[in-house]
Amino acid sequence: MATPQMLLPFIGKTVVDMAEKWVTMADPASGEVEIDVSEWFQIVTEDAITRTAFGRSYEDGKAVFKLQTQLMAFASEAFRKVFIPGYRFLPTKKNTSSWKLDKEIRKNLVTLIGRRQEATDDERLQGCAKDLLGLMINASSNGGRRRQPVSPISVNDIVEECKTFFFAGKQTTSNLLTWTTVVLAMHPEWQERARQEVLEVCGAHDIPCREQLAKLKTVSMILNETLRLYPPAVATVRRAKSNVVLGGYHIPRDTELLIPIMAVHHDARLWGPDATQFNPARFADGVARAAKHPTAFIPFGLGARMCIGQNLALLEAKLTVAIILQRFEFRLSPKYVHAPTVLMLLHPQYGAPVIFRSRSSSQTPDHHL
Ligand code: HEM
Repeated sequence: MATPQMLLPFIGKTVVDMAEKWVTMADPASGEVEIDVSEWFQIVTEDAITRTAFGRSYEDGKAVFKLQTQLMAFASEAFRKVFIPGYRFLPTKKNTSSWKLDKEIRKNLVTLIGRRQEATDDERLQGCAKDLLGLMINASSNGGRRRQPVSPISVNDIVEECKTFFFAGKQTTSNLLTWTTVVLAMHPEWQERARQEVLEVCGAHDIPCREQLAKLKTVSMILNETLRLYPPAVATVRRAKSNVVLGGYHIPRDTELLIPIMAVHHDARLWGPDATQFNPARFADGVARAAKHPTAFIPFGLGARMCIGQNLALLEAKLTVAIILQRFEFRLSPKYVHAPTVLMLLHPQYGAPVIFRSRSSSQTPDHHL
């Protein structure tokens, strides 16, 4: 399968292309450009998740995910409105458009799956499928051949999994990147510390490789502290499988429990009196020692249903942050208003305008010699 490491050069290229576009957009007099990073980072994360899910059918996958972006826009609009039971079944203009989009996504995916199913035997001869879609198609036809029969995945399941991956993988990671850029713009001392680390380990120009990314300890600490203060998923849910006593409370079987990730991350009893402050140094001795309880840090959930995209998300975020630090110095735009708000995920309510200055434009020619 295409592992996160294998995707690195592709993701790196997408980030470098984005950075180069920012440079061309800069004001020639000041050398600066204002970018709403919350919009731009979605290009990077959409590309990464499309490659993971569709790999060799990248172009077809891109078309499907474009439709899904439109569908998500409808969903987040509905999320902002007052919930009226049954409203989603009414044939309003927006609902009708959503249903149409959903149908089109399904149709495109079913066609793509059909085409890939025909090619699956060749793929098996060459090794195994190189992307998530290939793995699912294999699982849908391999089930009966195993000694322990498992129920094969249906085409419908594959369609739903593709949709889940897109939602779970795109916005979450772009939110992490957005908040990381915002906090680094707010804390120039940490921005500079991280940049020095990146320049020392990866140099000033090349796309960092996996081994180099593994050495970026300060960048990891910053990403963790950002995930602590601004966890993209503010909560997760569990259903009690049996009657249980939790923290002195009797929880009857089948009760749904909300795990308030954000509240746990901001709890001064766990994190100390500076719980609401940005202090990446608390992660200097690793995640398990950052708080008074080893599992107080849960941006990706915990247990059997923990996020399966954690490694991909962190690698993608590290790579993107490293490439940006190599190329730019940045600060918050005066237009930025700090207003984290929950719209399914934790967003900056008024966007995240950040002013970037290319480092090569601020260096004297001597630096290049
Ligand atoms: C910074 C980025 C991300 C964050 C903060 C995040 C967070 C989470 C959280 C909190 C959960 C629920 C875990 C639980 O209830 O214990 C989850 C589940 C999940 N995530 Fe992520 N995620 C991120 C990126 C990704 C990516 C890149 C992918 C896809 C490659 C992905 C795919 C999934 C899937 C499929 C699940 C459901 C797992 C299951 O139910 O077994 N996530 N994620």
